[in-house]
Amino acid sequence: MASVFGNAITLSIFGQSHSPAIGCSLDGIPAGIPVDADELQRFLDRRAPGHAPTSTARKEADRPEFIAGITDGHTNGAPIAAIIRNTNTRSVDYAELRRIPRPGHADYPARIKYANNHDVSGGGHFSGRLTAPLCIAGGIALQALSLHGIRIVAHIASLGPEPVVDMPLDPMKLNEAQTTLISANPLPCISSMAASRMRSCILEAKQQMDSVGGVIECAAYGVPVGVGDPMFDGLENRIARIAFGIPAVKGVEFGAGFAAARMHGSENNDPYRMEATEVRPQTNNAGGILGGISTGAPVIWRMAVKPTPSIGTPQRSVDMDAGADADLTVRGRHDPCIVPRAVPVAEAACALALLDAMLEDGFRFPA
Ligand SMILES: Cc1cc2nc3c(=O)[nH]c(=O)nc-3n(C[C@H](O)[C@H](O)[C@H](O)COP(=O)(O)O)c2cc1C
Ligand SMILES: C=C(O[C@@H]1CC(C(=O)O)=C[C@@H](OP(=O)(O)O)[C@H]1O)C(=O)O
Repeated sequence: MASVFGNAITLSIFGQSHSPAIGCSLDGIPAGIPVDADELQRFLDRRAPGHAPTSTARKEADRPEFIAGITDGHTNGAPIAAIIRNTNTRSVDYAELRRIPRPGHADYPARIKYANNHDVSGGGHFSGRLTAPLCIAGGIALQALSLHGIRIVAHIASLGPEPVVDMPLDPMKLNEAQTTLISANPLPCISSMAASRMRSCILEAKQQMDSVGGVIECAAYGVPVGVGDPMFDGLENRIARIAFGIPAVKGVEFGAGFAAARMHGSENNDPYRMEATEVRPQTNNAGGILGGISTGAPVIWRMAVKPTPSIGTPQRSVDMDAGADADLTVRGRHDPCIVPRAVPVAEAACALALLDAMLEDGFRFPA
């Protein structure tokens, strides 16, 4: 297994859900970028497990320990390395799953690919827990991008059967009122009414030993025009590559996305106008990206997160040792819904993809 991302940066994520620690190394980050440890911790806290009834009961502090790359509150130019210790593991819950794979989790293909040598406990290296080190790297990337005035915001656009909230993130400019609304809700959603329905929907699924999925919308504001490349290293490619690295993400779309396929060109094209001396797209169906390159409009994208595979309802599976059908009731602690904790993970993924592209394009950090 190799879990590596980036062209100008190299992010490598290591560890398993129940190994002594998980962590990341992050190479290619320039020297002199201030890293505010308190801000980074607040960011990690938004993802950390065990702090809400809508989350898994596994409680982890998710405090990063920096081993290298940061001195006196700034990057020192050396590769960054950090770990988070796993403190609340309960591997007994997983004993049966090596034999009887969970439908929807990676147990079955992993057993075949790694000839049954893989770590099953807590989902091993496939676990959503590995998004904690992704958030360490992403948290540093967010702080680096802020030096160029870039702000990244995500929220829950829909959850389970809850329709898409009728107030999407502002596609044209950072809207501080919206970011306040998002952070005011225990579930990060612009609409407080929708947030409370979403919460009930998760708790209802939890009570029924089931799970729900949803869609996260993410916007990067202040991205300058001209970042990215055509064809294979476009901004869309980079964001999609890292977003699909987030366990349970099954779809990614940009701007109008799949809805663009149902529009006429006259409707979908974003017209231009001069604003003072600047060219400005007047709408943003492109999600701020044309030809893989940023247009100067906000980069807007969404990711579809599937319902958590580990559910308490009995499911049909097979006993791999006996070669026979078997029924499975998954035990242990699981998120009844992954979506709320994946919101900061979307922001982290977006920040890393943007930082990678900007460094490759010669943008200087610090600005
Ligand atoms: C933050 C986060 C938390 C997750 N929590 C769980 C969980 O508690 N139980 C579970 O079965 N899957 C959980 N997952 C999803 C699985 O790790 C994922 O579905 C599995 O590795 C298979 O990968 P795939 O769905 O991308 O194909 C979580 C994912 C994320 C991002
Ligand atoms: C611990 C986290 O999520 C875990 C993700 C996960 C999975 O299969 O993805 C399975 C569960 O692990 P455990 O059985 O050890 O409680 C979750 O708790 C985390 O995100 O930090």
